[in-house]
Amino acid sequence: MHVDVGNALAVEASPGVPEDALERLDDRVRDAHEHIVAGMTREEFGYAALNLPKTADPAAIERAVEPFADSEVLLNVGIGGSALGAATLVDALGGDLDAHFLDNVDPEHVTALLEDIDLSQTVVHVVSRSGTTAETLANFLVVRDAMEQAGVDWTERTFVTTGPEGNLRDLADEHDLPALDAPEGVPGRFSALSTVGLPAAALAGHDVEAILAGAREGRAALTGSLFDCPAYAYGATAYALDVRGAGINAMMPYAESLETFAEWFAQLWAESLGKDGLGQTPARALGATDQHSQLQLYRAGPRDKLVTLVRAREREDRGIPDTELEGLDYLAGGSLGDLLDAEFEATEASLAESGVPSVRVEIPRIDERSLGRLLYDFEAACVLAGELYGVETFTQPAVEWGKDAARGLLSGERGLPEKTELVVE
Ligand SMILES: O=P(O)(O)OC[C@H]1O[C@](O)(CO)[C@@H](O)[C@@H]1O
Repeated sequence: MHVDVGNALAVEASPGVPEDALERLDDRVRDAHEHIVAGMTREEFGYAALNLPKTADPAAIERAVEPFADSEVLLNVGIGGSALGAATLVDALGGDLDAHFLDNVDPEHVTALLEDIDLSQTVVHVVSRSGTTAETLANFLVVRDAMEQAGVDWTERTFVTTGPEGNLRDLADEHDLPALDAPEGVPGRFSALSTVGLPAAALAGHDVEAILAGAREGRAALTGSLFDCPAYAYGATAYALDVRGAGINAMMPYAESLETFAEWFAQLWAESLGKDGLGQTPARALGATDQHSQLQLYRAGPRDKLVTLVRAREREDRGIPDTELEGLDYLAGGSLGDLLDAEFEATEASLAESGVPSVRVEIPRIDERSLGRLLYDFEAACVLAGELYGVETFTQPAVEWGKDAARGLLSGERGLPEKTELVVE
């Protein structure tokens, strides 16, 4: 992927990063890179994610999905990193598979979905690294019941990806379900390029090996300097802007098929960096659509934002027909792609003209290799940013309080745990 930070420099933007500051920051990037490589070498928790291009086993994934290759529908039951990597790949790469990502417990949505799909033609992939996530297990129990009601043998149409212990592992063992192992030492939000995110892509007919080849390119590009490593350039610049006041990062891909990528980025960035009072808030946006929505705030609102503009350099195009409509001759004879590119560049210029920092990220096209590289590079950018912030990049303790309290509310046990008492109050 190509990263251009020119419009984030202090000569262009405020907040902006002075070039001499970027030079000094590169010394810290080099030290951080050494720490990252040491963590990767030791397969340390979290850093192991950056080894996935080497440790992921495409053949095992292909074998696991082969029995379900005739399925018309995929129901991926998982939440957070157990959904978003797979959804990003499938939404970006398309294909004939009717893929649904059940990653919430909205009863109306679940009921409508289960009534809409043919469960006899559906493969269910239940994904949970811990194997205990309430939303995932609740949804699985509902899906299993719906399959039984429909006279479908759920054990014939379900496979799981999970860790070594937990309810999901027990279920797989009890019913002899095909089970893939969640990658050891890899937090969910970093597991797109593994048995967590890749089965959905394989079921959709995409080339898992090509996705991993792109990720391997990203691994090879991890030099020790932000000046020749796109991932580090992005992670270091986003960090440098945050500490100078750009506390919000609007991820704005100019492709409908990358909208879910912005959602995946939001979890990766927020759950990894949001610690100890630090962290940059990801905002999900979409170009060109949000030029008619959030751009007003980005350009004329508080000077607290970085806008990350992402596009593919090549794409299929579609011509705009000639028109008799007055004043639209600037469109006639052109194409929707021309218009999208013009809007991308005009938005970038508009932000620069107003001094709002932006970073341009370009990938060659939206295919397996480019997606594998994009996901890997943003994971590496996030790991680097975590080193620069000095936070625990790979944990997410702040999400546990609410989980415990919710369980307490539901269990209704007397003498509710203190947290639940607080919720009840
Ligand atoms: O894969 P699991 O263990 O079900 O976790 C799902 C998601 O929940 C979290 O653990 C947060 O609660 C995320 O980090 C993770 O991606």
